[in-house]
Amino acid sequence: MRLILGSGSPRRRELLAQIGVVADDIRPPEIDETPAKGEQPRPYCRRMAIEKARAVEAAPDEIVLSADTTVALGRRIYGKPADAGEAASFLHALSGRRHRVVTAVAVRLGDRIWERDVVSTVRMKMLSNPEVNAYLESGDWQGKAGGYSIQGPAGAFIPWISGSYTAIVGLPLAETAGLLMAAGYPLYEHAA
Ligand SMILES: Cc1cn([C@H]2C[C@H](O)[C@@H](COP(=O)(O)OP(=O)(O)OP(=O)(O)O)O2)c(=O)[nH]c1=O
Repeated sequence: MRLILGSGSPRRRELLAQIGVVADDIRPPEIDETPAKGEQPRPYCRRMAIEKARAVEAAPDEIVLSADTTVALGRRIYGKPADAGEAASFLHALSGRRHRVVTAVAVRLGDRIWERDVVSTVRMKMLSNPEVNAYLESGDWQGKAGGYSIQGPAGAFIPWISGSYTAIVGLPLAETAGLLMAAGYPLYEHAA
């Protein structure tokens, strides 16, 4: 049984490697990530993960794994910032507050889809202008939901989380392992 990683995110590839899973192929999905009018963060994130899994071409016996990570401040959805200016405005909005990070995972085999989503809470300390500017200069914000990554230099801005660290980075490993096994992927069978 072949596994297709329907994600171009290097974080997701590394997180899978952490549980010994190496995809047979990587096929990054191309979808429109614009939220619908009035769409709430969690349903939006779920919809994105499922649309990504469906957008990836795969044979009937290939398992596709896709995911989406969305930062939510109240009802507001913060995706990947378009430029440094947008990253700066996200960071100023998140500064000194708690926000949620939603990660949804979708596993597809043919027409069948298994989905799980995980909501974590992240507290970001009050950020000074020098902190924001140094972080923007690092370039680490690029391609990251909410304009930061906990596993990068912005880890120094996060004194507290509640939830799943691996979900915040981009792929909740406990839920992902469960989904892969549900779809028939032989995750631990070699050890049986
Ligand atoms: C909040 C946060 C997000 N991120 C990253 C994970 C995701 O790669 C990215 C959110 O964008 P996504 O749209 O979820 O994923 P992607 O565009 O990187 O990859 P693909 O759609 O091909 O799977 O933000 C971190 O790496 N660390 C963090 O702390």
